[in-house]
Amino acid sequence: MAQSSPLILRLVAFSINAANRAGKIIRDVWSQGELGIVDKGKNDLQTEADRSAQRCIIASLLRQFPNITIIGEEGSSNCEVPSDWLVTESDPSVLQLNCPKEFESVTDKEVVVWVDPLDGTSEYTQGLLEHVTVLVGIAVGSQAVGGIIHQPYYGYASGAESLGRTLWGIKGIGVGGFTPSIPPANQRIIATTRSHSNALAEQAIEALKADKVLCVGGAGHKVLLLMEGKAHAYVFARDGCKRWDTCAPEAVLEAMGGRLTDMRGNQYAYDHNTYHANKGGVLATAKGEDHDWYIRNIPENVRESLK
Ligand SMILES: O=P(O)(O)O[C@H]1[C@H](O)[C@@H](O)[C@H](OP(=O)(O)O)[C@@H](O)[C@H]1O
Ligand SMILES: [Mg+2]
Ligand SMILES: [Mg+2]
Ligand SMILES: [Mg+2]
Repeated sequence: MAQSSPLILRLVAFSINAANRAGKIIRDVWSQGELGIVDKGKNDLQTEADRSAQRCIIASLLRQFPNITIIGEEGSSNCEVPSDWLVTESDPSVLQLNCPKEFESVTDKEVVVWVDPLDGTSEYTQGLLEHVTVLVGIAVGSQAVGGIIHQPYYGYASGAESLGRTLWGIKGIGVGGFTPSIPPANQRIIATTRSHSNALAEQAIEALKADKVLCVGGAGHKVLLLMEGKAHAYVFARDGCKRWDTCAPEAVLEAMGGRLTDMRGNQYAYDHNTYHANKGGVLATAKGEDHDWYIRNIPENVRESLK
């Protein structure tokens, strides 16, 4: 790895390859058919793919960056992994980028990497494979700065021979791995949960008078719909989402001009002392300038209940 590149670029470049490797593990577990499903709580599944993908990403990252803080959804994991899970190379194109001045001298101690090794676990167990993503978010201080969103099953629906793609973004630089699209003008398409709704979450969706509501799985997948111009906003007016669900999507979305906050418009903090639960819900918009409209139109009782 080019040690001369700033840390933030080295982390993103390396995490792109680590997320790709984790995606292959997710496909392998699925095709072997032994999912090893455990329910961690209520409607909160974990599979062998979640566990193995996390071990791959964390063991690989720790070999290269032993002094950073890493927080993974599946808790502390055994870092003894098969040698072919250990990623050693980085994406060379990201290492060549010009780093924004403010991130040039970021040190290990300021960095927290938030890992969601498999986002959309419930959908994975149901065979809704295109809802699955691998999320690696890189925070500096309390700010989400870099993000990697890997889709292990990109191309599955169209029968592509080779599956998967990896999107990334860095604030102040931009995005890569895909071409951003703007959602259609004069329409309001909202993405929301398909499996974790409640009365307040429904009230928020109703108040926004959408032309279309897309009920889909995965926090990463919902933000992807905004990035691809398929939805204008992602609205989830309840608790349940966690920092590892939003760190990477927030960084990529904001690097292309969108916004991700709680339902009151406050940004989540991603430093190592922060809470893990996104208790204020999730509001993400493809065009950041639309964000305030959504906040104003969310009923006050909903906003008040999500403090
Ligand atoms: O990584 P997992 O546990 O699959 O992440 C969850 C999110 O925490 C949860 O918010 C999402 O809920 P909805 O799809 O109901 O919005 C869930 O899909 C998973 O992404
Ligand atoms: Mg989970
Ligand atoms: Mg998740
Ligand atoms: Mg997960």
